[in-house]
Amino acid sequence: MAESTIPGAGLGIFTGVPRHKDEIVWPGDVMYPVVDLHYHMRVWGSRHRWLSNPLKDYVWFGPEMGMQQESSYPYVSPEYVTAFCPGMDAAINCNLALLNVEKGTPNYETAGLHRSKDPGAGAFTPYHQCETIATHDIPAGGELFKFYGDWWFESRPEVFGLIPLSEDYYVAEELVEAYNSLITNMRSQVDRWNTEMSQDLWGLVTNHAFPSRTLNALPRTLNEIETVIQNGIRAIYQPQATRSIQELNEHGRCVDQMVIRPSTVPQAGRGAFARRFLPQGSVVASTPLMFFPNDFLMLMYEGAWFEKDTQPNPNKVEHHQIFYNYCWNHPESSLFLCPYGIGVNYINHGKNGTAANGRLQWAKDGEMRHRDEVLRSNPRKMLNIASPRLYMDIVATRDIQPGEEIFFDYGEAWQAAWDQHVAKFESVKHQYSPDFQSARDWNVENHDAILRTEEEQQADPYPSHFELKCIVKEGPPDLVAAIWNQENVPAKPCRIIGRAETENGNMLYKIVYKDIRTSQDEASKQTIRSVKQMKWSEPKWLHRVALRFMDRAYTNDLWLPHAFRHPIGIPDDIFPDAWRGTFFSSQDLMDYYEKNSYEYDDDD
Ligand SMILES: C[S@@+](CC[C@H](N)C(=O)[O-])C[C@H]1O[C@@H](n2cnc3c(N)ncnc32)[C@H](O)[C@@H]1O
Repeated sequence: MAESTIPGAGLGIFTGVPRHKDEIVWPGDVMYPVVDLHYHMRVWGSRHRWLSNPLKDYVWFGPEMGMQQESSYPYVSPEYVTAFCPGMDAAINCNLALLNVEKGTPNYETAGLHRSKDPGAGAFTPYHQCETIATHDIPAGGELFKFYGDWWFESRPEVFGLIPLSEDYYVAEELVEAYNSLITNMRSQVDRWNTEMSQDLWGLVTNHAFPSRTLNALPRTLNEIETVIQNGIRAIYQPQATRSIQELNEHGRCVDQMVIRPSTVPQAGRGAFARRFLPQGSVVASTPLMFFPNDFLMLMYEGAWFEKDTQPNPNKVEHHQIFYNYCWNHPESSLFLCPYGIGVNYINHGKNGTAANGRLQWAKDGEMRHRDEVLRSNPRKMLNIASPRLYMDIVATRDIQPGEEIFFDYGEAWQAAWDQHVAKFESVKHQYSPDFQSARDWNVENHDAILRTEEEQQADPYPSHFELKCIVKEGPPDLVAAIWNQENVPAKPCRIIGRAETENGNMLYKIVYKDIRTSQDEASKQTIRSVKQMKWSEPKWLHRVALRFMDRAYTNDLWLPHAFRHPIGIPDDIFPDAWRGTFFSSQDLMDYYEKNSYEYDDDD
């Protein structure tokens, strides 16, 4: 990680070794479902004025990350379930000329914990391992770039002006190819064709009177044209996006010191382990920090979570978003800092003096864009600053051997909260049957089991947390099966009203479904009311493979009422004195909210 090659883009990620197309560059960080943010944000303003999502630069449309079952209305506004991606994904910039990596979708995995016996169930995100994969060869020292979408640039004209969009580089490359064949042809026909004439001809193209994005993507000199002809248009931009290894070593941070595996700590889920020998005093991991005035984004209030037809109760916090467990704070202030360094969010708690082999330390002033000045200033000044330029290192407190798990101390308050949680769990665990099985797990074991019709279910119902979904698509079973593995599974709610066996022994199901739109674009056009009023379709026959159960919203381990939630403590000796005593009040947040909200109707 080092200063990006894009001016004004902050930090960026570089590769220290050459990467090849299709190589996995990083096996992936955690991902958090941010659920019903706008429902819970209603406590901060009117129902029809929504907070502009402060996480917006770091989130993806949740259903495309496999999170559609996290909200009751995943397809009403892309904001109802978003996938917040810290780590590599949050740190990679976008340079449309040199897109070279893309992200995969996360794995869903609960580390084998069961709600009837494990106090750690629901305490960490099940979504993780969201791979970063090279889409092109990348030279050593090259910055990584992924596609944010052309709209990201088009919607910020004051910052980016007429910068070329992804398509413009293809068109520019085609123009150069057309120009090259023209020149080759001319050379063969005109006796004394010379460089000046080539230059003039190219000038006719580039000195066009009307500015355009494509024009801005074109090479300027004959040398550059030659490079494009030989190696493609990326070759003329690559040098500006490459830093020397020496420069990266001197001014950047190595962020691949850790590998991710199941933790050695029972109940903790996954952990981060040393990839190589890490001597005492060296930087094990490091992270830029997002800044929030308090935990307002993480609070989930008592209310009609499922129906969303009444206002949440501002006086009763019922739960916390899972990313609360991954953010840092200090008892003498309401501030929250959320780390998004590579792998950092996997590091578990170990007490100082025993398990801890790392400690938190602010980066030096000027390093990694960190500014000491921020630590000395009043946090009120930072309210409207998205990126406050805070950077933290995790430094080895002793030699760490390859394969050892990395720990830092989350603080006494965290330890006390965890101990209390474990003790209390003994008195609540009897509420859960050891036979409880998520719909996800059930599907794996019962993928070809005969499903009961609605009539049969009256005598023998499925568990109440199961919700039947269908892929309503004509085509052979293989094609339908493949659709379940897509990023955005277009599954619709459905009911089984009949069943019949065909002559060749296949089982077909007669179903009705609700034709909810499932793409991001279409989702924003649906309202809760329109989805609620939607009629069931005419009956249709589907193969077994088109039907699956999903876990009903708010029934997976994350939403167990007692699931552990506690932020990580910032050590007292590094917490800035200037921040002590800063607590943002509701009124502060209402003011903040007024400045950062927009009109929106989700129900009309
Ligand atoms: C920052 S995350 C660490 C990564 C997490 N293990 C994962 O799999 O995503 C913090 C959460 O990990 C778990 N955890 C970390 N250290 C733990 C410990 N010593 N004992 C039990 N749980 C721990 C808790 O659920 C905690 O809320």
